[in-house]
Amino acid sequence: MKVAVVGTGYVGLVTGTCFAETGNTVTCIDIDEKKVESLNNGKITIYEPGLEALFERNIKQNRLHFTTDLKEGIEGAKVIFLALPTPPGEDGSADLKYILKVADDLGPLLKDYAVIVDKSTVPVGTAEKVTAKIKQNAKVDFDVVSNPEFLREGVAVEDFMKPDRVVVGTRSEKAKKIMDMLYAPLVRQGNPVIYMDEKSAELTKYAANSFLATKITFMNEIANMCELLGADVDAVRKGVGTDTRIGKRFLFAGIGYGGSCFPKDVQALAKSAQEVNYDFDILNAVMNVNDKQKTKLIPQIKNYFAGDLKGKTIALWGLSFKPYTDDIREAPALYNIDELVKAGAKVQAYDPEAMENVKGQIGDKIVYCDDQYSALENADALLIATEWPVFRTPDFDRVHSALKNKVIFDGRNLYNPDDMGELGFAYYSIGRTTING
Ligand SMILES: NC(=O)c1ccc[n+]([C@@H]2O[C@H](COP(=O)([O-])OP(=O)(O)OC[C@H]3O[C@@H](n4cnc5c(N)ncnc54)[C@H](O)[C@@H]3O)[C@@H](O)[C@H]2O)c1
Ligand SMILES: O=c1ccn([C@@H]2O[C@H](COP(=O)(O)OP(=O)(O)O[C@H]3O[C@H](CO)[C@@H](O)[C@H](O)[C@H]3O)[C@@H](O)[C@H]2O)c(=O)[nH]1
Repeated sequence: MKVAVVGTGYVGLVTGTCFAETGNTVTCIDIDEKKVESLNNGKITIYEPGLEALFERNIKQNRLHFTTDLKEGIEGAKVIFLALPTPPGEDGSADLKYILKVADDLGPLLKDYAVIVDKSTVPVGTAEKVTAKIKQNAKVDFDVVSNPEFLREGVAVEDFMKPDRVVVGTRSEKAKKIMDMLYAPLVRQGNPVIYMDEKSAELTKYAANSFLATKITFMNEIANMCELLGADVDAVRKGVGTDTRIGKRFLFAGIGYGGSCFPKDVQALAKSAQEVNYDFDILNAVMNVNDKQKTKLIPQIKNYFAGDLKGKTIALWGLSFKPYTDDIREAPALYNIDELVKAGAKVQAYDPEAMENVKGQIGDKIVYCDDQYSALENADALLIATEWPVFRTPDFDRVHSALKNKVIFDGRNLYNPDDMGELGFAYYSIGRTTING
C-alpha cells in the first residue's frame, strides 16, 4: 500500500520506517529542509536503537522516501499519517496549529479517497476539527481516523512492531478496511487492533500516559514516605508489584518523570478537564509532586556542603530524560543543572548520547566530558540523573579516588546502599537508607 507520513520527527520516522518494513511504499514529508536532506543522504536524524538498520534496508529497497513537498509526498497515498508536534500552548492545552495547518493544506491536494490518520497525541474532538478543515477545500471523499501512538523512545521499534495493542478510532467501515490491511502484518503476529470511536481513541492516549505518570508519581510519594519512616522503596515496590492487579512495571522511584510526552500530556488532559468544568484533582497533584521530585536531591546536596555550593564542582552522570535516547525534553537533569548553577556550583557532565543536544540548548553553562570518569576529575560530589547501563557497574575504585568528597547522590537508585557504605561512600538515593559515610 502507498503510505504518506507528514512530520518526520521521532514518531514520523519510526512510523514511516516500520510501515516500509512491513511491505508498504512510504513517503515521509517534513518542512525541515535540513532533516529531509540528511534523510535523503541516508543519514538518520534520531538516535533510536534498531531503527538505523531498518531505515537503511528500506531505502535500499526503494520503499522509503523523503520530501519537503506535501503534494508530491501524498501522491497516490491511501493512508496519510499526521505525525506532527502538539506542544503545550501558553495555557497548557495541546497546540493544534501544526495539525490544522497541514489539514488546511491537504484539502485541495487530495485527488482520491484517502484515510487521514491523527498519529499525534491530540485532545478529544481533534478528528472532528481536522475533518472540518479538510472539508473546506476537498473535492473528494475522505475519512479522518484517530490512531494514537504508544511507542516509548529507546525501544520504539519493538513497541511499534510488537505493540500490546493498536488503538484505532473510526466509525467508517471503508476506513476500517484500509487500517485492517495496513496493520494485518502486526495482527498476524498476535498484536491486537482495538477499534472504537474517534473521541474514545483520542482520550485513550491521554488516559494511558496520565495513568502511567500517576503510577510513577505514586511510587515517588511512597519513596518519600519510606525516607521518613525508615522503610525501603525497593522492597515495597517488589511487595506491591507482584500483585498482578498492580503489575511490576513503571513502579521505579526516582527524580521524577520527564520526556516529550508525560509532562505535556498530563498537563493537556488537566486543561481539557478544565475546559469542561471538571476538576481533575489527581492530575494537578501528579504535576505538583513531579515538579518537586525532579530537584529533590538538591537540598540534600546543599545540606551535605553546609548550605554552600559556591565554588563546588558537581559531576553529573546522565542528561537524557531516560536511557537509550538522546532526547533531553523535560529531562530532570536540566532542572538539576539550573539549581546547581544558580547555587554557584560548576557542573561537569557526561552522557553517552545526549551531550550534543544539551550543548545546543544550554551551551557552556556546564562542562562536557569525554567519559564518565573525566566528569569526576576534581569533583566534590557525583549526582546521577539517568540510569544508562554504563553507570550501573562503574569502577568504584576509580570513582572513589577521583571524588574529593566520597559522596554520591543517586536519583535513579542504581546501587545497593549497604554496598556503597562498605565501599566507603556516603550515599543518598530515593526512598532508601541514607549512608552517611
Ligand atoms: N516522541 C514520542 O516518543 C512520542 C510517542 C507517542 C506519541 N507522540 C506524539 O507524536 C507527535 C509527534 O511527536 P514527535 O516526538 O515525533 O515530534 P517531533 O517534534 O520529533 O517531530 C515533528 C516533526 O514535524 C515536522 N513538521 C512541523 N510542521 C510540519 C508541516 N507543516 N509539514 C511537515 N512537517 C512538519 C517538524 O519539522 C518535525 O520534524 C506529538 O503529538 C507527540 O505527543 C510522541
Ligand atoms: O518506573 C518508572 C518508569 C519511567 N520513569 C520515568 O518516566 C519517564 C517516561 O518514561 P517512558 O514512558 O519509558 O518514556 P517515553 O518514551 O516518554 O514514553 C511514554 O510516552 C510516550 C509518548 O506519548 C508513549 O507513547 C509511551 O507509551 C509512554 O511510555 C522517564 O523520565 C522515566 O525516567 C520512572 O521514573 N519510573
